[in-house]
Order: sequence, then structure tokens, then C-alpha cells
Amino acid sequence: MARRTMSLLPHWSSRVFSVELNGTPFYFSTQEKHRGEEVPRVFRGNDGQCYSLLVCSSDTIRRAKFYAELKDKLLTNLPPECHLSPMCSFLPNIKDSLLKGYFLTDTSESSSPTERLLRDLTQRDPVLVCSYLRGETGGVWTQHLWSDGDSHTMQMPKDYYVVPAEAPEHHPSTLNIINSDVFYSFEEAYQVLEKCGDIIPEARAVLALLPSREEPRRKPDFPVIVIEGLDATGKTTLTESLRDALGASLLRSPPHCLSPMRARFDREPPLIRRAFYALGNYITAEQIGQEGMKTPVIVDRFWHSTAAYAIATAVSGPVCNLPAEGSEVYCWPSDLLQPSLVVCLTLDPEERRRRLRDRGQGKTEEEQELDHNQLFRLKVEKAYQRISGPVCVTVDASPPADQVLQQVLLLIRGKCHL
Ligand SMILES: Nc1ncnc2c1ncn2[C@@H]1O[C@H](COP(=O)(O)OP(=O)(O)OP(=O)(O)O)[C@@H](O)[C@H]1O
Ligand SMILES: Nc1ccn([C@H]2C[C@H](O)[C@@H](COP(=O)(O)O)O2)c(=O)n1
Repeated sequence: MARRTMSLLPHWSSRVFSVELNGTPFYFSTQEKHRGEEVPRVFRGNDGQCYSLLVCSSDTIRRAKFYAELKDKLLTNLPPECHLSPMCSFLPNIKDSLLKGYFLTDTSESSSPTERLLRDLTQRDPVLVCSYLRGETGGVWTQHLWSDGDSHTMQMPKDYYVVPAEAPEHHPSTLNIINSDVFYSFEEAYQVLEKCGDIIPEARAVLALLPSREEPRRKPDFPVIVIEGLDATGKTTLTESLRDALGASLLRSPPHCLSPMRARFDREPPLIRRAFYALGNYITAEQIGQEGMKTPVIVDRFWHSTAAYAIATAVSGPVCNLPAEGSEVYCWPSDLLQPSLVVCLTLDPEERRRRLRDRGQGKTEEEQELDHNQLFRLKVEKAYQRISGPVCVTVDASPPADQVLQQVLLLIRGKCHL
């Protein structure tokens, strides 16, 4: 713990902190001298004792696992007078500098139970705790960085004044997307699952199914067409009709061989879950390589889904927080087979909901999120459009199924010379 704190200290005063209150971020930073700046919004009128908890470990798996557990741990053990808000800390425009955690306000009579819990956390878990104190006159707040086992009643390594900070140019949640939420090579995703082998037995089962990377793959002789879109936009209906109309092979990502492991990975934090889906694409790519030597290939979801859902989940807030068009975040992995054409089905939200209702199946958590959270749906669609690499054409899927099929067949014949 001490080493972890020390490595952060040189950059500590350059860090910006963001606390999200009712979905709105409030930014503040720290400085060594008090220069009479305003008190940051999050501290104004705050009568409680405030703390920040930032998850911090060089072991990325431990960090991801602990962040996922931390909220439950806090909600279960903190006194009811405590209020938790999502928070993060970052170095503006510095990739991989994001630390995620929670801002805690405690309005209970005695702060001792909360401090005991926080002290236990700093001793056992990869978490960095700061407490905040109001100055005598009320106009100044200081941040106290706890070192191993310290509480703010003990000598702190350093006190900093908190001051309001500007909103950063790039939303902080975009800083850690690369190789935490989206993987741009087989190797990067492989390493995540390899490190999980001891704690998640299913990770070993996935690794055993992966293709060997020794020989470069030949481009398939026949066209490869990927069908993408949010759930219930008609991908299954269309891919099956295309298979029959074109005498094509029909594949999907994740591939069927990963179905027994999928539910387990869906319960894991984004780092592990997204690595699983990324590797699924490489297994499907291997199958495409084989089938594409014999027939055209239709694929139900591929890398667009993996990247767009991951980016939309990682980036909180409105659509404008997404990385801009042209960002490296949207680049196609250099070692992943590129389809000849990607067709992205879109549907009016009301019609999509009607189809979901008619289908009457149980929904995954993420599907429910899509249903309830219009913002998330818009972010997935925007990310779909921004992904670079293969040609991607958006098709309105609201006409009857046979009309959608005819339109897509026309597109395929035009673009893939079938
Ligand atoms: N063009 C269409 N017009 C009307 N209903 C359609 C159309 N295409 C599909 N449907 C119906 O909408 C529902 C969802 O379609 P489908 O299962 O093909 O979507 P999907 O994109 O594969 O969904 P998911 O990703 O959740 O598996 C089904 O009940 C299907 O019969
Ligand atoms: N290639 C893929 C396919 C799917 N996913 C993820 C994205 C969503 O969380 C979910 C949607 O799949 P469905 O429920 O329609 O089977 O699976 C992915 O990341 N990559």
C-alpha cells in the first residue's frame, strides 16, 4: 500500500477529481498553497464528513474485481447516514490515468464507525482514501491523503487545498478505454484471460478453444457479411433469410462453443467480460476463414458489437462524452479479419420495444438497460457509426422482414459482386 501511495504522490497535485451528483460531474483539484479560490461545488453547504475512495492497484485484474465489489461492501457496512456518489480521479489528457471510486458523505453523529471501515479497507484492499476538512472559517477545504493505516486524526503525509477545476477537454471515462474496455489485438485480450485462469476456471476453458496464432490467415475467397444492430432489430430473422437466399454459411459471435461460459463472463467486471467477447471474435474469425473458402458467410454480430457496447458502457453521461469521430478508440484491430460488408440495422425505439414485447423472452441485464436507458442506446448506435475499418451501411429495419431482406440483398450484390 505504501508503495502505491508513493508512486501517486509526484502527480497528486496535477490530478483532477470528479464527483458525479445526480448524473452531473463536479470537478475539483488540489494545490499546496491556499490562494483564495472558491470552494468547489461538491463541498459547498456540505455538513457531513467527506471522504474519497479511489481504487488503485498496478494489478489490473485485482483493480477491476475490487472496484466491482467495493460498492456492495460499502453499502452493506456503512451507517445509513452515509451517501455514496461515483467519483474518479485523472490526469487531464493522460491515457490510463483514470482511478475510479466513490465520494462518501457521512452525516452520522460519530464518524468513528465509518473511519474504522475505511481504515480496514486501506490496510487490506487496493484503495486510496482521502478525508476532507473544512477550515475554521468554513471558506477553505483541505484534502488529507491517508497513508497505510492512518486516519485523518493522525499525521498525514500531505495536506492539499481543494479548488474548483475546469471540465476536461476529453471526458475522463474515455482515458482508460484502450485495453481495459476495448482490445485491439488478440494478445491484449488473451493476456487478461490468462491472468484470470486461477480465479475463473472458465477462462482456461476459453483459452483452450482459441485458434493458434502462428500462421497468418488467408483472406476468404467468398464475401463475408456481418449483420449488426441493437437487440430485436431483426438480426436473427435477417441472417437466417440471407443464409437461405445466398446458400451461405451462418456464423455468430460469440460462437456457439463459448455459450456454456458466457453467463459466467457476463457477471464479471468490464475488463474480463470484454476480453471474453473480444476473444470470441477471433474464434469466429477462424471459422469464417474456413467456411469462407467454400461459400459466402453471414455473421450475426462481430467486432462492432464488442467495441460499441463496451464504449457506450464505459462512457458515462450524454452522447457528446463519447470519443470524437476519428479517435483511435474506434479503430479496427489490425490482426482481426475484416468483413467485406457490415450492415447495421436500426429501428425506431417504439417499434423495437414492440418487437421485444411480442417476443416475450427474458432479457439480459444489458438488454433491460437498453430498454430503459435511451441514452445508452443512442451511445451504442453512435459508436457503431464511428467504427472505422470495413464498409458499414446502416439499413432501416422497420419495413416487413421480406422487404428488409430484399434491400440487404441488393446492397450485398452491389458491394460484394454476388
Ligand atoms: N422486419 C420485421 N418486421 C417485423 N417484425 C420483425 C422483423 N424482423 C424481425 N421481427 C420480429 O422481431 C423480433 C426480434 O427479431 P430478431 O430475433 O430477429 O432480432 P435480433 O436482432 O436477432 O434480436 P437479439 O439480438 O435480441 O437476438 C422477432 O419476434 C421477429 O420475429
Ligand atoms: N460480438 C459480440 C456479441 C455480443 N457482445 C455483447 C454486447 C452485449 O452486451 C451483448 C449482446 O448480445 P446478444 O444479447 O444480442 O446476444 O453481448 C459483444 O460484446 N460482442
